[in-house]
Amino acid sequence: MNGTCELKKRLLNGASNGHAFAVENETSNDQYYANNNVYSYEAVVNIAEYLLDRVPYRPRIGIICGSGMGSLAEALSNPIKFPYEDIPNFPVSTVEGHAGQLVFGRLSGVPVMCMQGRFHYYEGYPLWKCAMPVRVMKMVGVTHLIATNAAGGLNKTYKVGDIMLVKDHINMMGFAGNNPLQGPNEARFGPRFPPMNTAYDKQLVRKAKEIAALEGLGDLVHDGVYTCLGGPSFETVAELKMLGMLGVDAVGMSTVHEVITARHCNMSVFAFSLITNMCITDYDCGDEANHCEVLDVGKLREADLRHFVSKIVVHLAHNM
Ligand SMILES: O=P(O)(O)O[C@H]1O[C@H](CO)[C@@H](O)[C@H]1O
Ligand code: HPA
Repeated sequence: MNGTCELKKRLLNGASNGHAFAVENETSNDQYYANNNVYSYEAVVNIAEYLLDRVPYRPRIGIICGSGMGSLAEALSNPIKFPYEDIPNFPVSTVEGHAGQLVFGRLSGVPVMCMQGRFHYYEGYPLWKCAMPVRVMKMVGVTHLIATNAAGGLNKTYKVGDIMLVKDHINMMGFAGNNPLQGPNEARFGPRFPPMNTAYDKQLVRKAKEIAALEGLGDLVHDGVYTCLGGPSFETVAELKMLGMLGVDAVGMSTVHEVITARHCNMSVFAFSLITNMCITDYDCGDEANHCEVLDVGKLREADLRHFVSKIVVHLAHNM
């Protein structure tokens, strides 16, 4: 462990990619953090320090692997792996298809940090806890987040195996007052009221479409609106019909809380959904959504997704 000055320098560097936020509410928040078992700024810093002490570089790109998409992390060269249970104060993954480790390494030569396994609300974690690793990424020095997920396709023009670039989301859980930024604002991460109308980097969505076309994946790629429900039950026909009327193109149980947390601390966000199943909006259809199918489609698209993500990572590395 290096001295305190070095620690501050590293953390300031890590947090200096965005606005210089005023340090406010520092002490008044402490009581809330203690009473509610919330991660304080310092607790996130400690986790970042644990990682920085063991990784000889600072990736600027963070990747979150969706269900069945953990093989993205397996494409990294010279991986340095941190099982979640070994990282002090880290939650653990409980869902099949989420290995449960942070992996640092190089993707096509570019240093990245991957969450091979994310946290979902239905696992019993509050949203702030599900999204806490995004803040760790920020403290490590990540400026660009790539969030991937498996989702049900609601847009009838989609097919299983397609890729939907997320251009916007509907924060359904937020409508019910559940948001990862709930509680006192930690101004060292970001502002009390962060805007979300520019949540997804528009230019990157455009570029990703170009990349997909160049790489022969153009026919698979759409852009659309994602929504996250609490899960773990899949949706009823009536719920899906309602979501369709609201303009949702793909339905999942993740990502939105991560994106909100990333935008709060001024990270640039790119996200996509692998359409692993088509949402059932017909009462006469005997099929049922299931997690095995979700994992199987992830496996089927493994090579394409690795290729696609590595091209995006290279593009980002040349344009940050
Ligand atoms: O969003 P990810 O983690 O990719 O996983 C999706 O797949 C699972 C359901 O099969 C849910 O967890 C849903 O959110
Ligand atoms: N609904 C919700 N989450 C999902 C689905 C779905 O159909 N597919 C994969 N994750």
